[in-house]
Amino acid sequence: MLLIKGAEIVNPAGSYSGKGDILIKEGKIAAIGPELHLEGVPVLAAGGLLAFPGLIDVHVHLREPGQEAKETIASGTRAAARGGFTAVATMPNTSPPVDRAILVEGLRAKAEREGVVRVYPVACITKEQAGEEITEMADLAAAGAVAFSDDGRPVPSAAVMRRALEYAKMVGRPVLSHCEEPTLARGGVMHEGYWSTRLGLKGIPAAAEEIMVAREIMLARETGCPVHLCHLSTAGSVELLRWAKARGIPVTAEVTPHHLTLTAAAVAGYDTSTKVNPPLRGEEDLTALKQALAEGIIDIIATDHAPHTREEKEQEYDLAPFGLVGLETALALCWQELVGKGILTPAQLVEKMAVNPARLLGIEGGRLVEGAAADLVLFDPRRVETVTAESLVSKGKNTPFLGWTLTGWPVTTIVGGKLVMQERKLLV
Ligand SMILES: NC(=O)N[C@@H](CC(=O)O)C(=O)O
Ligand SMILES: [Zn+2]
Ligand SMILES: [Zn+2]
Repeated sequence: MLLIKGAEIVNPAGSYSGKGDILIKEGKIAAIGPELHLEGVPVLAAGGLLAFPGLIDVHVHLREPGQEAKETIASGTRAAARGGFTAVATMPNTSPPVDRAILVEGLRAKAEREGVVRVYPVACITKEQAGEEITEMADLAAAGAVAFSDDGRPVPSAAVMRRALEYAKMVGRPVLSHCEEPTLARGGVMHEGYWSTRLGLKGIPAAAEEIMVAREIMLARETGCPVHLCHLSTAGSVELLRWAKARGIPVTAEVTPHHLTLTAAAVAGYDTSTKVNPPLRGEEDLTALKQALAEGIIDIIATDHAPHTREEKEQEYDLAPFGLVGLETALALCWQELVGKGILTPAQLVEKMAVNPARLLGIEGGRLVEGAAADLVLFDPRRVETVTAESLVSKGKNTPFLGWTLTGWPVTTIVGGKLVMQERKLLV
């Protein structure tokens, strides 16, 4: 038993919000309300802290199986816990890719043993992510896949994607689409625009994303299958999404903290941790993405946590792999840059990072209510910390936010009633 006392509870989809207490018993929330009086129960004093339902990241690369030098279930879920996440969905672009039921089962078993937070596997849309043959979606869903994605690459053929959506709809799982038109993106390493010209790097135009966003919207409309658009990065994508939602087409979308806070100008020092897919875009894109979040056109903030080894990232900009780590900085960044700047309210931030993610994946969580699993995070809005490579527990140190001093950090993470992080320190 544990009684969390005096927190400001931010719980837009739950039963109680406001200053109050939360009683945890046998891994579940036993009571939540303005003031709970109990004798002999250990108390966690949370005055001055905010309590959120545990954050859920719908887009994480844990790199197992096969790429354990980049990250493991153990290291990646520890990073998640330290970032205030109590659940993550893990992408299937591993080696081998998660395209068979046995691999989903293996992942779940390993996560059960070694994971610090809940792990929900996403399985491939196509076998070996080759874009040709659709996976055995019914078997994968039965084994526990919560969604399908070929993330890391697009599904180039519209005909294959259309059939995939028909099957996914039958098995009742969403498809998470990495929107990238391959012939336009080929060879590009950053956003196509002023900075790519100035730095002499090959660009990836905004249209590479937008063409595929438009395609997925049309296919969602035709098949009725829910399509979720990963890591949106351009103002044009936002316009298309706005158009689709106005028509009731079943599409949702996510944006990453880095696409909300950095532009292509960050590439100027050739720091390869700024090399990410989709690339960091322009100022107008950031403005449109933030506006869309505030309006509810973009539903979710997801990290796209993509760890790589130091050796892989310490190459010429052209050769380094795409991706950056985000689990440990996402909440602090979003708090400072979105809530702190009046773009989102704390309740809206919780919607984007917990409520809507649970809804998308059809999983428990995202709300603090009696009887629900006790997955929650305590957040200190006044805590100031500087991001350093040494402070990160992820194996990946590839983040462009090294050296940033941020205000507002998660201080305690509880998964199923168990304290996994306290005072910024992992307990497991
Ligand atoms: N985002 C990235 O730049 N990289 C991701 C793949 C992806 O999310 O498309 C990775 O797996 O490294
Ligand atoms: Zn992707
Ligand atoms: Zn990804």
